[in-house]
Amino acid sequence: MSAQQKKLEVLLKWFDENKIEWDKEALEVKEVNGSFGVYAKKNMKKDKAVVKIPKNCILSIKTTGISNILDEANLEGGCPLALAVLYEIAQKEQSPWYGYLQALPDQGEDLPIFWEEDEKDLFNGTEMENAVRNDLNDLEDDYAELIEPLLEDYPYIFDRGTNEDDDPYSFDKFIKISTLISSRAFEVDAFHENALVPFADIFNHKGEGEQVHFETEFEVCDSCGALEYCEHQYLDFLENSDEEHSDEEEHSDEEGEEQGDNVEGEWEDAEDLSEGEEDEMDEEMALDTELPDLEELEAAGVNFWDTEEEEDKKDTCDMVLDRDVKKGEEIFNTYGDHPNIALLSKYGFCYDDNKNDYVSIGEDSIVDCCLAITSEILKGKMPKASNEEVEKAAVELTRPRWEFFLKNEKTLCPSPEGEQEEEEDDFDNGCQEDCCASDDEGHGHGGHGHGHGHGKEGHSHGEDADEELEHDAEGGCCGSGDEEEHEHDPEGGCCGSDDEGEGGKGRPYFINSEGLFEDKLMCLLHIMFVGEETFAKFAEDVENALSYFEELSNSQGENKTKAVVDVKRVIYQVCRALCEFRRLEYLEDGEWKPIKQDIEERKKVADNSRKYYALTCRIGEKKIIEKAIKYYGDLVEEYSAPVADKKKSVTNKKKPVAKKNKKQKL
Ligand SMILES: C[S@@+](CC[C@H](N)C(=O)[O-])C[C@H]1O[C@@H](n2cnc3c(N)ncnc32)[C@H](O)[C@@H]1O
Repeated sequence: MSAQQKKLEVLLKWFDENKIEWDKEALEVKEVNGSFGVYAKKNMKKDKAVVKIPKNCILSIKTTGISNILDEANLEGGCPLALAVLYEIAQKEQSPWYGYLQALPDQGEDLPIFWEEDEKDLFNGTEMENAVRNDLNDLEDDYAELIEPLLEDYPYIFDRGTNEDDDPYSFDKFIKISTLISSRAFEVDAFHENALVPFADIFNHKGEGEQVHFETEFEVCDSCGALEYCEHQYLDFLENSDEEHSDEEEHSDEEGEEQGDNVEGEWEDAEDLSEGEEDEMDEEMALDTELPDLEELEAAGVNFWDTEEEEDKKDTCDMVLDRDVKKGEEIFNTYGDHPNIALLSKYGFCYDDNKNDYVSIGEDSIVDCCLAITSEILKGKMPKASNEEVEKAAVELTRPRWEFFLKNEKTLCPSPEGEQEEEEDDFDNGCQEDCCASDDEGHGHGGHGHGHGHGKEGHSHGEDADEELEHDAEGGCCGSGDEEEHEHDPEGGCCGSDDEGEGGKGRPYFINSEGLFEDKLMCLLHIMFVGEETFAKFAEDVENALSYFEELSNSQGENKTKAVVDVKRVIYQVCRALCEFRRLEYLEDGEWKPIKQDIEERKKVADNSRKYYALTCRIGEKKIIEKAIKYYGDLVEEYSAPVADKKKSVTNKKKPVAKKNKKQKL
């Protein structure tokens, strides 16, 4: 029997001892190439809960033997769970989770933060380049600032052994465990938070068409984990009603004073009470506070009587089938809609043609490109002007437009409901967060919620805009924008936001896996290149801009005046130029290596090796760049044809449409 098989045997026994319910006739936990996965032993129907894990056997900051220390320390992020796991591992057979912990991968997950520098160089030019350099520093800081002080405070709890190798709490071990938390933990509930959930964490990931999902009751008491009414809710209720009470009293005191009541007099009377009377009154007051009126409790939403709802609540974490499953199939969970850069950073793997992939374009490139194209246009209109004068005019023309966009961005491009939080928490800025110690939300796997709000959403490029492109060479728009908040870039960049992306490229905008620019960027480009009159209307009232974009998105390419075609041609030129500029970052020794060559090179290395994954990331992004260059290049050509031919050529051409279209189609 292999070492992995032995581990599996111990693990399965541990599941039984800990009352994890699963149908052994229906499921099999198998080891394939050193890694575990869950397989169907028979056909099964959708909605079946195939595994039920009692919450008392999950490993969380509340269930660990050092929960009191962690409670007191009140650490943020993934560190407390990492310390809890290290502590439990150090207890060996004494830990209630011994059988579970012994089956975790010994070396943790091989995340890119552990790669050698020359291996990290494989990411040069890709979205991963910055992410891979930040994470280890973050972990070092966490360890030094959060973990080490605790280890020192409780030397009798955390036995560090006699040397580094013996030390169960060394930095080396901490980062390994952090990778396991990053790749396995689930956001369980308000009490346990991010935790290791045995058995649930054996299901591997599938990007689409997963068969199972994680289900549990999140809304529990955050002090004790109770599903039902508990003393903490009761105390909370009292506290709140006390506050309300004292607010009311304060209010009535004020009223009393205002009305000239003799409030003091009343207290004087109370002071006159005999001891017995005082006790009686105290008791009455105590009863009043300790046993609030039931009607009041019910009005506050406390549910004493309706047991139906309570019965539905479960104190288990369940793995529930999303679809019918066939005998022999591996049963996959999904860890979320992650691009390859997130999958590789948090789970140590990635795959081809990931539809969540994206390529970002820095704001600075966009500013430069808009200025360059605006200068080109102005040169034609200012033949006698020097280059300097033209550049100055371009800055003056561009600046108020950029400012208008920044000021009105939320109105013009609102995030779909519920996406805001995700956007802030994801890989927008090149994964600058601590991937291995996150406590963010998730899709089932709650420890790792790197959804991506950008790039994956496309737009179908409506073909219309009833507006002219007439940049005013004299810079007629200047001064119409709101100049309060944004500074001019001395290099001629227009008031970039202060939200600098990694590597000083400014805030990123995204190209999705189909090679389409996100709507926000298309909106910005329209603002940059619509005619002077149109922009003046935008500046007058943002509603005018909203109507413009709505019309643009609704017209579906039916209305094609010369002016519209001119605006679009310029915009598509900018898009193509931006892609070409971004493409330069993927050059190796000054050359663009064809994707085919990357694929051949990948065939020479072991599947799932570091180089294999780095090349997979690279190939995915290069495909996006190629698609985008082709797409916008074709559009430039189409929109460069004489206007008379336009209707035919534009309407006949079938364009790729991103699956999830946002409202605006530009
Ligand atoms: C939650 S665990 C899944 C169980 C894991 N296979 C085991 O042996 O314990 C997540 C890890 O499994 C591996 N994994 C999951 N899905 C995968 C996939 N589709 N391709 C490659 N590796 C995968 C990765 O190493 C990932 O970090």
